[in-house]
Amino acid sequence: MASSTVRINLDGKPINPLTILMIGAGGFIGSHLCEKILNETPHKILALDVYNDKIKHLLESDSLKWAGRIQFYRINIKHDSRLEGLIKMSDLTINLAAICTPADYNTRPLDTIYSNFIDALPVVKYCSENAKRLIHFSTCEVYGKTIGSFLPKDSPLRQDPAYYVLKEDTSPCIFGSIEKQRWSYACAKQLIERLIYAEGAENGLEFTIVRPFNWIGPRMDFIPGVDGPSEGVPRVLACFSNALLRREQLKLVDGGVSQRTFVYIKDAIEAVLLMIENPDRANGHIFNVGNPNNEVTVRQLAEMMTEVYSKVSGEPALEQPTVDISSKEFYGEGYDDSDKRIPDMTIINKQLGWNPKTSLWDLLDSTLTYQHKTYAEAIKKRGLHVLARYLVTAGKCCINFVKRDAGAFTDLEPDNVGFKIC
Ligand SMILES: NC(=O)c1ccc[n+]([C@@H]2O[C@H](COP(=O)([O-])OP(=O)(O)OC[C@H]3O[C@@H](n4cnc5c(N)ncnc54)[C@H](O)[C@@H]3O)[C@@H](O)[C@H]2O)c1
Ligand SMILES: O=c1ccn([C@@H]2O[C@H](COP(=O)(O)OP(=O)(O)O[C@H]3OC[C@](O)(CO)[C@H]3O)[C@@H](O)[C@H]2O)c(=O)[nH]1
Repeated sequence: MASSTVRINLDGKPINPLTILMIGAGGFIGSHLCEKILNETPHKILALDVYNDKIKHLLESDSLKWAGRIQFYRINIKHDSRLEGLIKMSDLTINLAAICTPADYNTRPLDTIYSNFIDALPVVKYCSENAKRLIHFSTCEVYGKTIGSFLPKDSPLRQDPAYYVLKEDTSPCIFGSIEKQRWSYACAKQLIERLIYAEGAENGLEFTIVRPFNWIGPRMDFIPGVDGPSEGVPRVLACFSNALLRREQLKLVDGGVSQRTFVYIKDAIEAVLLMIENPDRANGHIFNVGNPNNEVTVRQLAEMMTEVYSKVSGEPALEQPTVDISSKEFYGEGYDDSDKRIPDMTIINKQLGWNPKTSLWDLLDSTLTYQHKTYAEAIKKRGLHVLARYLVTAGKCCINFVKRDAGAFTDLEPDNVGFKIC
């Protein structure tokens, strides 16, 4: 519940109610950020996105306690004249909009570059020209590969943090060759960071740049064939969740040797709220937001998710829960990878006093509980439905489709049909 008492920031200053334009509010991070702002602050949100499925629960009824503090605008910032007016109406713009799933970077490089650089240009321009504050979401991927990854495999220097800890104000950005179009995203994100930084240096734009280090949790991406395209390839959490839900093997790209640190979405949005409400401490800064204590290889992540899902679902794991697959087969030509992503936490600790709290096991427990509750039934029904169709077309048996409602047989969606084998 939004508090009615005057809230104060880290410097003891009163936090005045803000109007926040959130571009990309309908996404994974945006939906959690909207929830937190509406539940814990008096701020108003102008939620801008092409989709609103993940925030529908915040928009539905005027009876909601935050009614009137969130308005949704179905806008594509690629071409909408309303954008500048909305920026002018707001005290702060947060830009989350992006194509940010690696399966797109090497297969849709032009869309990826446009989305992460070209389409962000007017947002930066309007904020700068109208002296409006900007919080822009970049990515940990701007660091690319670690320096240590270029050392000989047996070099002891690979164990030296100087060769792998990623620090906002000193670490270089190291990408693969141009043919490795995976890096189209990271390079576009790097260039928009540089443009924002230059707008700050030359024109006084008040900006904060966020570099998320694999934030995960409920509502991340989609489950292919349920709430996303069957042929879609989401990020690893949803890929592995999909396999677990369907009792299929988890695919380990190039053996799952890459390493990642994962942070719980609920911890991460706490850091963003601190940035929103402490402009004197956040303006002009780039922040790593991650959890250096949650590092695993992708293989270890798969093993942990398998164990947690078995606990959550009550179903035994597969004999062989994982299978290796080449990146070429899984992602196609032009894929490349970050070897390791450990965030240096010095700057965010100093400026905002923020640290993540949730262990990887606990965040996977709450996330997979959500996934199982949300998707298991739907997937089971679709599975039976597909089986029924197969049996009927294969002439194996006749099946009486028992319609649950009076609709025509054309809408044989799993949710409204049961069947019995005669
Ligand atoms: N989730 C993470 O761990 C992570 C890690 C690194 C960087 N990021 C960055 O954080 C931001 C948000 O990521 P997310 O995980 O919430 O992704 P997401 O895909 O769930 O959300 C992005 C949202 O932006 C919207 N969008 C994209 N293009 C748009 C356009 N032209 N006009 C209007 N809306 C548009 C999409 O509809 C989507 O709802 C992105 O910029 C991403 O690069 C996220
Ligand atoms: O089925 C799968 C899917 C993926 N992998 C491997 O897991 C690693 C992580 O992949 P993913 O979560 O898709 O994305 P990345 O961490 O590589 O990059 C993202 O992080 C930040 C962001 O900017 C936005 O979220 C995005 O670029 C990776 O090694 C995959 O190959 C797998 O083995 N099996």
